Amino acid sequence: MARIELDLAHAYRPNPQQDSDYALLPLKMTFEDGGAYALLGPSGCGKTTLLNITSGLLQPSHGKVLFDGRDMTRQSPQERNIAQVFQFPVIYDTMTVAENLAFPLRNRKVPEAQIKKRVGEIAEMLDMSGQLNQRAAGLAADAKQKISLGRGLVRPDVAAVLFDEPLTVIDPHLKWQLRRKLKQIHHELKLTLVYVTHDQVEALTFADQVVVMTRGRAVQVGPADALFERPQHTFVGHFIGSPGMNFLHAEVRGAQLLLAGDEWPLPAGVRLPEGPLKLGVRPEYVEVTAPHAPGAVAATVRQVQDVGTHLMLTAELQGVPLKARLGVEWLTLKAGDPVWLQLLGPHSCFYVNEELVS
Ligand SMILES: Nc1ncnc2c1ncn2[C@@H]1O[C@H](COP(=O)(O)OP(=O)(O)OP(=O)(O)O)[C@@H](O)[C@H]1O
Repeated sequence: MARIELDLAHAYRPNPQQDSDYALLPLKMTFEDGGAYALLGPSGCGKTTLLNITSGLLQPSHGKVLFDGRDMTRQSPQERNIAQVFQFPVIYDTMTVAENLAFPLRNRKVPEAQIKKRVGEIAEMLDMSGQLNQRAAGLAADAKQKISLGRGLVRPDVAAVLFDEPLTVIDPHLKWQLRRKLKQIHHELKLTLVYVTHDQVEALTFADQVVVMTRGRAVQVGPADALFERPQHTFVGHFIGSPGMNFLHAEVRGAQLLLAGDEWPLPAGVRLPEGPLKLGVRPEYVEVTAPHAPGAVAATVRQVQDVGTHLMLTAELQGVPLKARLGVEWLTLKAGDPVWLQLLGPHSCFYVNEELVS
């Protein structure tokens, strides 16, 4: 296992001049030894570029990659001792499941008794013990991908295992099981794992630390609760959550907050710079209150969706749509009704230039 430090930027084109010339803007990041990380973000944000730089498939145009303090920037994946799992199965069809799983160990001349033991453990973790002697050729796509996962995890001495959207070919039901399984395997094997995905549920279930990326920038690295409670950037608020955070324009004047045509004293303990900013509030923390309650704003109901366990209210406040997750007792609300919403509270987040300031 290794502690991997990245201090780099990457442009695919020569002589980058402006931010948009970079696939990765300057970033400093550490994958701690034994940690489980997810690189999460929309298509084109730089996840695969970052993963390939970590593995050694790609060399950064600027900066360094250190493994346990040693400069590995110019080393290949083999020299870095990295295992990789890709989107599609990389296995030998003519071999059995056991032979496929054993392959990375045989390559490294691990003694047969140890190989047998490790292959048995990995097969058990992946629920493949009953298929060990079957030929890979006859297996379904998701079973083949499980073998690929197993081959990635089988060597205990790798610096890290890197996954690039490994559950793409897996059917949705099994996907859920495999995500939990990978998390469990991580706890048992304590390998350093880095996992690329554009699916927030996948990232949040699998990883201890999620790196949220947009347009070549890593805008926040943190555990699921921090990404939910204190998004450091409006992109994180918007991207994490279903639906994402609500944002409203507001302004600070002295100790007052101007919001939706009203003025409120700033919440206790909150210090904000004078001038325009954005208030961020999760739908989970918006409450319906009595008319004219302190801090409440008047909005109009646009839609109430019954989603079984709760209601999803879409309201409109001065032309801006607002989402609120409400209890089923609010099913009486109808499109066009006036509604008073409490937006300010301990969960309020404030943003200047898209960055969290309080
Ligand atoms: N070999 C390449 N040459 C030039 N530009 C590239 C190359 N590979 C990626 N890019 C560009 O770099 C940016 C980041 O791409 P990257 O593949 O790292 O993003 P991603 O987040 O992994 O996206 P996806 O989820 O679609 O794979 C994109 O603008 C992409 O077009």
